[in-house]
Amino acid sequence: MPFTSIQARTDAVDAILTKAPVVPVIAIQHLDDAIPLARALVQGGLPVLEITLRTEAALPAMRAIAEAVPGAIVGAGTVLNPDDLHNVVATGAQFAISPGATEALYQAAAGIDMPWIPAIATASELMQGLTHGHRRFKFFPAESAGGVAALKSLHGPFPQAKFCPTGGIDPAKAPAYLALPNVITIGGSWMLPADALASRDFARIEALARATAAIRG
Ligand SMILES: O=C(O)C(=O)C[C@H](O)[C@H](O)COP(=O)(O)O
Repeated sequence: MPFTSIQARTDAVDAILTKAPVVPVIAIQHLDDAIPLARALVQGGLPVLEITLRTEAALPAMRAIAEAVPGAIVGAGTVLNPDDLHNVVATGAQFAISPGATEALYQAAAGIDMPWIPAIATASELMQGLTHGHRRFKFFPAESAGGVAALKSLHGPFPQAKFCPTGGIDPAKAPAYLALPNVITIGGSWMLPADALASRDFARIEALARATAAIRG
C-alpha cells in the first residue's frame, strides 16, 4: 500500500538515511564483487548502500547482497524512470534514489510503499517535490550546484526539507555538509577507489569505510 501521509513517507526515508553519515555510491562492474564489497562496507560501518543502475550487474547484485550480507540496507541509485523504479521494487531493494526527478517518477512513486528519494538542484525543483508530498531529497550535483552555501540558502525558505548531498564530495568537504541542520547524510564514492576495486582489495575498502563512518559534522 502506498504511503498514507507525508509524515509516513518522511519517516520511512529517515529510518534509512539516518543509519550512517555517508552513503557509498557503488557501480558494480562484476557480480562476483557484490558480496565481498558490501561486506567490507557494512563491516566498516557504512550499512546503507546505493547500487547504481548504471551497470548490468546492479539488479542481481542487489538481490545477492540482500540475501548474503546481514545488516546491509540495499538501495538502487540512478533510477531514471518508472520502469527502473518498478524493477527496483521487484528486486526487493529497500529504497531507491534518483539523480533528479520527473513528473512520471513522482506519479510512479505515489503508487508504491518503497521509499524513493528524488533529487533537486534548485529552489523550483524543490518546490515541485514539496508539492508532491516529499520532504527528503538528494541534492545533486552537490558541489557544482552550490554546495554548502546553496544548502544554507535553501534552509531559510524550506526548513521542512532535508537532504542527502551527493556529487563531488570528498572526506575534506564532508564535515561542512554534515554540520548543516538540513543534511541527514551525504553520498559519495571516494571510499571505492578504482584501483582497489580492480585489485579486489576489500580490506582497503573496509579501512576506507571505517574512516568514512567516523566523519562527523
Ligand atoms: O548515479 C547517480 O544516480 C548519481 O546521482 C551520481 C552519483 O551520485 C555520483 O556519481 C556520486 O558522486 P561522486 O562522489 O562525485 O562520485
